[in-house]
Amino acid sequence: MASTAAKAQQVFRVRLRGEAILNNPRWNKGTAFTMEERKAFGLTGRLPFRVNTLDEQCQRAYDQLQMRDTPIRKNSFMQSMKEQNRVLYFELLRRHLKELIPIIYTPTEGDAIANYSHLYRRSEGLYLTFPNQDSMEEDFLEQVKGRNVDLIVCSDAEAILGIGDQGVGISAAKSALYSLIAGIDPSRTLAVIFDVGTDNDDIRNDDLYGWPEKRVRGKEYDEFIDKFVQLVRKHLPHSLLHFEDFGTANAQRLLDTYRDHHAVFNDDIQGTGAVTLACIMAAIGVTKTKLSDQRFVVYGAGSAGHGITAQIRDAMMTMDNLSREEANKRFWLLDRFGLVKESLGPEKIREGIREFTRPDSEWPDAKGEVGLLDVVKKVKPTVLIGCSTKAGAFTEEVVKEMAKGVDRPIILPLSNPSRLVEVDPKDANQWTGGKALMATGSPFPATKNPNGKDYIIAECNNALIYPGIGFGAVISKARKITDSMIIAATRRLASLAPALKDPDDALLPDMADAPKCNYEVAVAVAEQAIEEGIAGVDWKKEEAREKVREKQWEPIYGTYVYDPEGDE
Ligand SMILES: NC(=O)C1=CN([C@@H]2O[C@H](COP(=O)(O)OP(=O)(O)OC[C@H]3O[C@@H](n4cnc5c(N)ncnc54)[C@H](O)[C@@H]3O)[C@@H](O)[C@H]2O)C=CC1
Ligand SMILES: CC(=O)C(=O)O
Ligand SMILES: [Mg+2]
Repeated sequence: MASTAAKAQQVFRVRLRGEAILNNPRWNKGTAFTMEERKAFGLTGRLPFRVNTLDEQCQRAYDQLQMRDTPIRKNSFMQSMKEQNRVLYFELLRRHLKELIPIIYTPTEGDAIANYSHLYRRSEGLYLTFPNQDSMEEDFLEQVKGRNVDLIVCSDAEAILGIGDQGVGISAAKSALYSLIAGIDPSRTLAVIFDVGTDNDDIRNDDLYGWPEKRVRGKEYDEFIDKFVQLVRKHLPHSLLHFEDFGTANAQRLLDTYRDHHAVFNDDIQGTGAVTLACIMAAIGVTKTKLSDQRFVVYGAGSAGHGITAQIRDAMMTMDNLSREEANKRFWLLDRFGLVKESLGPEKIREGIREFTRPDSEWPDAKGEVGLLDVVKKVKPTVLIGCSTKAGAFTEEVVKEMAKGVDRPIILPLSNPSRLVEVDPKDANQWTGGKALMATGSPFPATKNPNGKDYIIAECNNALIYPGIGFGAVISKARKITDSMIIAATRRLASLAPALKDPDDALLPDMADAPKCNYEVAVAVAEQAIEEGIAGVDWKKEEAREKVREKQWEPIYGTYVYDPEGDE
């Protein structure tokens, strides 16, 4: 088994020399190149004399990071480090995980993406622009030929981290989390940016912005994406293709189109559905109720809202033996037009969520749209979930009304970034006299319960589960990602919830424990893939634990030997 110590003994044969190796983030060690390596790679005249350990480099980099006084400056600093020295970047993150995830991911990454064209320094990943599609295969092969790529993260940036259409962004950040949290080798990943225009006028009219056209839609859009997916299927048939932050109109459709033909995964739908179900399983462990006892009000019926609803509904069917129709009746979805009910008509209810439409007969007094407060009054939900990007939508009146109808209201305001949260958990805690069981999408500080104890706000973010789902699929060479693999992941994560040991504790494990949780998730997913017979490996389910550990990439330098025929 490849332990960390064994990985540190690895010898790499490298053919880059001098400036070329210093400028290559995969191979650059900076001042950590040993004297022997400096001689062999032509570096003695390029580096200060003292050879540093990775530990010393991390300390220096951390001190430099602290000189940056705002999250966005810290984000830029981290981005530069990623472009210079990959091992140092990931090791620094690993050491300060909880502090730095919000810098390289939500909420700060959202601001960085909104300023993409202004913060841009260096090429990263594969950039595919709509008008250049004739050279798509050539551009694709330029980056993947001769490489073993296990994971591709792609995005068209229409629904970025709660801040909507940003034209380009996110794939590289999501991909970095796979390496940081699950241990996918970053040199076996590819971040893909689809630049298919933007309907964000500010961005499109910015002189520094990429392809300044309105978003391509309809047949042309589908053909562009299909051209790409077919290239993946042809050249990287065993890879996992992760879709991130696509607009509501495309996300589910693309997932449905490709899920039986390749290992594809939509994080906003499936990852968010899985982590939220795990959170709810922990919460009902505290309230000692069943999933099918709950009444769910889901506010914001886009990719996340739909994914969460479908995931919980499926779980009710398998765990509590409900029929699909019976399970669907436990949900009240609200979107821009209020409650999703019959009289809204098909043009206001997207196809995917139609099966959750409430009958008008249930609302005999409603004149027009039915708002959240009215729904809460009538339905008396036990669970209220927010994925609307509507800051403050869970008002004091709504939260207090909910608390009247249930002893321990489960309130999950999941919208990112922090400023768009449907309710600040501190307020919800106060309005419910400390009774609410809560989790949010971005990190929030603990709040004080009336008994003086801290209540830790769990971070119900798909980063607690998607890296493990993806790694489990990659490690088992799964041909597709099935619903049962996602349920296996959910159950494993839920089993690790602190609230199951102490009902006053957090509903989900701390982000600092994300690597441990995702390790467990990856094992569960690989085991399930093998059990279902869709894995492409010859080892047994019982070996999954060891195999996942063995294949995990760790930020360690290893020893380099100069070889003109070597790796790079
Ligand atoms: N915690 C987590 O892991 C995740 C959180 N999210 C967050 O959830 C939010 C939604 O994300 P997606 O579903 O991907 O976006 P989306 O754009 O697909 O969905 C948003 C939905 O909210 C609806 N909406 C907008 N304003 C509304 C209002 N005033 N009242 C009711 N509904 C309204 C929209 O019509 C749309 O259907 C974002 O803030 C995102 O960052 C998304 C994925 C994961
Ligand atoms: C976390 C995430 O995937 C989102 O906010 O879109
Ligand atoms: Mg997302």
